[in-house]
Amino acid sequence: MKPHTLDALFATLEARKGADPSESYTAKLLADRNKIAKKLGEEGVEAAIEIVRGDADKLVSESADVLYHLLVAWVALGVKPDQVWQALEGRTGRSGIEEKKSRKGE
Ligand SMILES: N=c1c2ncn([C@@H]3O[C@H](COP(=O)(O)OP(=O)(O)OP(=O)(O)O)[C@@H](O)[C@H]3O)c2ncn1[C@@H]1O[C@H](COP(=O)(O)O)[C@@H](O)[C@H]1O
Repeated sequence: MKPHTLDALFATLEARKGADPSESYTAKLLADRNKIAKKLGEEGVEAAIEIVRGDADKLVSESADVLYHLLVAWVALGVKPDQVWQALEGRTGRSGIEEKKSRKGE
């Protein structure tokens, strides 16, 4: 089966560990966790701006930036995509409103 786009991207990014930072933007980010956090925050804000503007095309591009930087963060901290997929699957069928009520003991 063809790997999901995000799984394939993750494999590419993981292979960049130890690459030359002058040749790989991913390797440059992996050398500095603070930089990953900063870029992910910036890209999230840029996506939020396009949501407010209502520009779906730009949101597509900003979403790709957010996902790329999030996956770099997973590589940096040793998180595997399957862990996130499982966390999402564990929430399947449970409404966010119901989940929030159970956390607040309502
Ligand atoms: N999907 C991406 C991707 N999305 C965004 N970016 C980079 O993320 C950066 C986004 O930051 P900005 O737009 O703020 O650009 P900037 O101001 O130049 O960035 P900074 O100087 O602040 O670091 C740009 O340099 C983009 O090129 C990406 N870089 C790489 N990938 C993927 O990762 C693979 C490996 O990339 P390398 O590690 O560079 O070989 C590539 O083949 C792609 O598939």
